[in-house]
Amino acid sequence: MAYIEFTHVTKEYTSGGGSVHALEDVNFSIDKGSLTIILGASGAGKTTALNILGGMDTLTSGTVSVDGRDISALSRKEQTLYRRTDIGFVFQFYNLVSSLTALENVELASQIRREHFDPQHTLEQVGLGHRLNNFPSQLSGGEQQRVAIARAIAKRPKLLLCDEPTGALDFETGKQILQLLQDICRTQGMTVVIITHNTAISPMADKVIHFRSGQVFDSSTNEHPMSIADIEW
Ligand SMILES: Nc1ncnc2c1ncn2[C@@H]1O[C@H](COP(=O)(O)OP(=O)(O)OP(=O)(O)O)[C@@H](O)[C@H]1O
Repeated sequence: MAYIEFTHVTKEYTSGGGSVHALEDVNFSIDKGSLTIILGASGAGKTTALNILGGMDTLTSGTVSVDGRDISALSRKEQTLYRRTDIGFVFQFYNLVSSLTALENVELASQIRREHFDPQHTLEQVGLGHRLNNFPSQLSGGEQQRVAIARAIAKRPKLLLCDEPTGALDFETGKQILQLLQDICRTQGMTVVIITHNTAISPMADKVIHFRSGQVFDSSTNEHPMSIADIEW
């Protein structure tokens, strides 16, 4: 059994008297310690799949298993615990607490788990050892995203889920963030999933899953993933 398995997953939203099939019979698997890129046009179902994987949303039918555990069958309380301990999220717009310093933002998240990484060391790892006491407003977009990544990984999650992590960044800064995510995957053996619109970065992934209209349209693996530094777009 793969580390992550989506099996016949369907998600239907009902609102305003109508219904939308955000996901329809979605099947895919992801290996432990791999980097996966999820591609697809707007509305294809990428965020819905990531939110289900992260315990932020429920599914209508099918099963989702992570590390041998059926997360689609969790109670609300178990789902909250799963989200807190097993999942690190990185969003497009960082979502840092503006009144806390970089270090305090990471400390806040790391307190969730006893077996967390040292917050200061984690910030040093993402290249921000010299900005520990700065507030988010004193940091560039790329630096804020580094804090957000440090915050997400400091609690040692099983999965690092990233929804358009470079969407608000310029080309060079975006490349540095992608390099950081690839390094985290390789050096810490963390399972990383990245949603993006940018098909050009596909060669950096171990696996590429392409969504279209709520379904997996294509799924492929790279035998030799490229370093982000060698990819041009
Ligand atoms: N809470 C909701 N209620 C109703 N419909 C929803 C809800 N969330 C998502 N949808 C619909 O489900 C479909 C898939 O949305 P989703 O956000 O997963 O797409 P996406 O591929 O992530 O798009 P984008 O790249 O624009 O973020 C869309 O048609 C969307 O309108």
